[in-house]
Amino acid sequence: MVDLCEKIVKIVLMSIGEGFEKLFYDDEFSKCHGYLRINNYSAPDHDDEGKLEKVDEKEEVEGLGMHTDMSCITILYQDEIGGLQVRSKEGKWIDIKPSEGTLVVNIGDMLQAWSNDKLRSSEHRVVLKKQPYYVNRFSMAFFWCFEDEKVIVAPNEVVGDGNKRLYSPFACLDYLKFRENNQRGRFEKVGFTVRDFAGINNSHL
Ligand SMILES: O=C(O)CCC(=O)C(=O)O
Ligand SMILES: [Fe+2]
Repeated sequence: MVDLCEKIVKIVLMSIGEGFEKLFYDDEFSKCHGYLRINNYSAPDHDDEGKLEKVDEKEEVEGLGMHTDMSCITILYQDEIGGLQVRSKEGKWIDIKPSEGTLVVNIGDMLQAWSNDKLRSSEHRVVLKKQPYYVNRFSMAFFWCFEDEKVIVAPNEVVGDGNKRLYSPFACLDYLKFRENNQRGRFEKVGFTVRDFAGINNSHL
């Protein structure tokens, strides 16, 4: 996983500037660390015997509310039940269908801030469709993050001549605390992204 994250971060850096992976990887990303979270979603609205109370398979229940990940990147595995959705720039929800042998990669908030919004932290959620039988949904997310004490400052080369630096330098831990304090339940509330933390409005995204 660590090797995979390193490779993906380097490719992402290449995508925002020629030679950026050579210029920035060692200095900025070599102290990144990862952690794995296993998510277990119970099936919506089944009775004690596991039967669906009212069968309406079209009905959807939010399993995990819209949020952004606090990582640089996240590598995600979802099982065959599906339900992951990503929000487009226009605000449309797009199904990310499970496909055997594939993983999903999300850009997270830390890389959004570091790249001065050249990279966009994906807004995503999980919706569970009611099934006629009881079945749990599993997913595994590996979050690849800057070290807590790192102060994120978008480098001049990344910001580019004539562009404004959008984020004042901030320590990762301060952002993590900001999100923790605002979490009700888990990620149920959207709006608590790195742009809110920095006091930037979202109109241009
Ligand atoms: O369960 C999923 O597919 C998504 C999980 C997720 O977004 C997260 O753990 O941050
Ligand atoms: Fe997530």
